[in-house]
Amino acid sequence: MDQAIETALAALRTHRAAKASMDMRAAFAGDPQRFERFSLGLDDLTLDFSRTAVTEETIALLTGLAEAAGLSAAREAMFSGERINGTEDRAVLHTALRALSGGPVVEAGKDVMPEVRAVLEAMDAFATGVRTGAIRGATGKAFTDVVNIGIGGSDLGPVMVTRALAPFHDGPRLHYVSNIDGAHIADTLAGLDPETTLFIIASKTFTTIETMTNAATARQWVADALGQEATGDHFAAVSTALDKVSAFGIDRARVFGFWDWVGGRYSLWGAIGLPIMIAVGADDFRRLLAGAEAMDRHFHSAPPARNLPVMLGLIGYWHRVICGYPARAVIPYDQRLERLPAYLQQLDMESNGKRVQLDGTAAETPTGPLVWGEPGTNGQHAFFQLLHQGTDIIPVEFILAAEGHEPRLKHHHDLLVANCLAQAEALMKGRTREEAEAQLLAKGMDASEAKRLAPHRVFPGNRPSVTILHRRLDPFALGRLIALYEHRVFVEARLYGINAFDQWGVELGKELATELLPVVEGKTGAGDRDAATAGMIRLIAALRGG
Ligand SMILES: O=P(O)(O)OC[C@H]1O[C@](O)(CO)[C@@H](O)[C@@H]1O
Repeated sequence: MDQAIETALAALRTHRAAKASMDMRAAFAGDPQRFERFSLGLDDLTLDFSRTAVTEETIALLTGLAEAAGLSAAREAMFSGERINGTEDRAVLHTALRALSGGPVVEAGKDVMPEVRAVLEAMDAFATGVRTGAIRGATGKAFTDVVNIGIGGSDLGPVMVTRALAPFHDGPRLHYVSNIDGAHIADTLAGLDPETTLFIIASKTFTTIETMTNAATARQWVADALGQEATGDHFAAVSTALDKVSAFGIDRARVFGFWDWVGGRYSLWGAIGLPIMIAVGADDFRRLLAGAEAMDRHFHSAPPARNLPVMLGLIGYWHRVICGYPARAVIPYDQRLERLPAYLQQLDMESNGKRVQLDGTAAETPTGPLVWGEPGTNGQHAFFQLLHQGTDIIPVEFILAAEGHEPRLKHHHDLLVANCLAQAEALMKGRTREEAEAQLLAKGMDASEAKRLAPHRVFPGNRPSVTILHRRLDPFALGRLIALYEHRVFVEARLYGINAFDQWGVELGKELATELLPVVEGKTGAGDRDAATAGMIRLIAALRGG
């Protein structure tokens, strides 16, 4: 580990040891300005980290660590198209996909923006054609349903955004098929009419077995209903592998490209966003990009202590590495963000779930935490018990909009807001044994019974949470929120010293699945596979009556 980083880390650990017993309740009581001093704003967006056990000294030490780790230079390297993904020798330029109001973005000596704009225009023309009915199926009917077939980054972003932007959805119905499990495509196609269904095959590599298998099934479904020659009218593709798309038989005019400098989990901003554009239209899609671009500009230029993604990353690092918390929960108090936790699981865990540093040596600190969550208030009635009274401390990130989209249901939104604020307050304040006992006595319970039951009603409190508040979940706000999380992952990766842009950890399972398929099919024997795999193969064959 670099000497400057080691020193900064040691200082943080010493500081934590001295502050381990910091009581947030006392910190709030002693500082009426704590909320103002430990929250940051960007237009209508607020990042409140006042309910974490940090002081100004903590923030100074964390920003010192970021400096020692070369965060500013690394950020510059990303925005300027350097090949920072060293294990794949690639630039990382998803920010170029939304840099529509800026100047050139140069990768390998070439401005990529003309191509970015050209793809966006082509998407616009196609999406508009589908939405207006100018582009139709083989029998002349307009498309009522669009099925996106893709997985991972070719699915999670568009699924999450389509759901989030439901109030803006005025195009055909959208469906997403990702799983290799035939149940997924079977259940999706069951309700659809081949004459009015368009498929988008989304795969960066166009080799992913799940997507290729589902695509072949979809093509057969159209061919069976309308004839082989009709299939061309019912398919479009999104990929970086244009030759492979042609081999599948999709017309070049219906293929929307992107580039190897866009990672799968960072790709919703370009052609992978085609289903989003079909759902909400090109104008709202551009508003989504504009929101992300606004966050990019802020991340690129704001000083660390005023920079929202930097601060969210520093707080994440503080909890993961310095406090040793193994997980974080992301709880959107917004039903339409129900797929955000799943999206963030790929973004964060595929990026930062690494055990070696950039140079291949073992990571010297813990790296990315387990990320999970569900929308509030549903989560409250499921796992919040553990967040409040479990033996592990799990920092929570609440996401909240001041306004909903249903003015007539404002009383619902008021309840939603009250619940979100109440959970953050409960995690922080807790309830002492004395308070618990007094509450039971006040209800008329006798003293010995109150004593017996009080321990079960104690909340330790002092549990950290961050709250992200914006005015309303619209395309701009959503783009800005996603970009906030993208850059936070970048910040944390830099502090861990790892490459956030490869994903070798998904390969081994894929290779073994390929080897095991003929064994499962009964074409070859289990050979010298381990006894557990061989045993399961035998059982599966027996259960199938083989
Ligand atoms: O878009 P593709 O190439 O089909 O890949 C899908 C997903 O598979 C992965 O490579 C591994 O899960 C992801 O990074 C990617 O988003």
